[in-house]
Amino acid sequence: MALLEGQNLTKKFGGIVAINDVSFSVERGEAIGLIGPNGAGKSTLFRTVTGVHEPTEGRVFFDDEEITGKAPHEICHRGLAKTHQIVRPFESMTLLENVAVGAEFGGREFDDVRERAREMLEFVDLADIQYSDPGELSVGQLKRLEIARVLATDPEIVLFDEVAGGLDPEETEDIVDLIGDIKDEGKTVFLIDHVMRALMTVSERVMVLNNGSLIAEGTPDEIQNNNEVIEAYLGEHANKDLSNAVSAD
Ligand SMILES: Nc1ncnc2c1ncn2[C@@H]1O[C@H](COP(=O)(O)OP(=O)(O)OP(=O)(O)O)[C@@H](O)[C@H]1O
Repeated sequence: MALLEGQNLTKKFGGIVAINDVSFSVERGEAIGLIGPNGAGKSTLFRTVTGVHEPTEGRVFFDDEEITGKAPHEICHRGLAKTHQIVRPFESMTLLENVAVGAEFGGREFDDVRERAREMLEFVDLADIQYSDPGELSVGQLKRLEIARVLATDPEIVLFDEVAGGLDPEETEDIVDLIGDIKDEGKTVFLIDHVMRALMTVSERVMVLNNGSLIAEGTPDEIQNNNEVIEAYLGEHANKDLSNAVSAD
């Protein structure tokens, strides 16, 4: 059975149908990307899976158990964690303390939470500044701090919500490498990103949402040549086709 599965998920906000009868599955060890024009429902799908929103209809399964309607901390405790699009570290704490909070929050048992936090900072290449404050970090470093906080919870699957957003090309390349390392460690990776080059590099399979519905699924190559996907992006990018959008990022 899939590690993560959504069955016929619908989420409505009043009259807005943010996601509409979406079914998907993510296999253990897979790297899967989720794309779609602005407002397509990507973040809502992630929030529905991680317990921030309860679905209006449908069910979510993780590791053979139903998690529909469970609280976010309980879902995180089970091994499903998500990075935040906007990184908000605790400003009055050092990087080490911030990541230690992640380790505590995950609810897993560690002999030494600070040691666990230190290892995660090493993994994201921030160990040499572990006693700095988050206020001193660049955007790229902040994203890596967020990844360390999430990894400290010891997840089986990591959902990355626009982790490459706002990064320069060098920082983007570093994040792509880091996500590759996370996958090599045996984690399952599920990511949303508008930075197409990063997403297409990392993902083995890509799903496409448009107006709340899943319109395509396939390899990065198949998706970049899928007419329905190109049309969905034409609506957003006026004169650009998807491959231009890819190279523009
Ligand atoms: N909490 C909410 N309350 C009301 N409407 C919402 C809420 N969250 C999302 N929506 C609406 O649901 C739709 C899907 O939004 P969502 O943020 O999931 O799209 P997205 O694909 O992540 O977009 P983007 O790429 O711009 O982040 C939009 O119409 C949005 O305005």
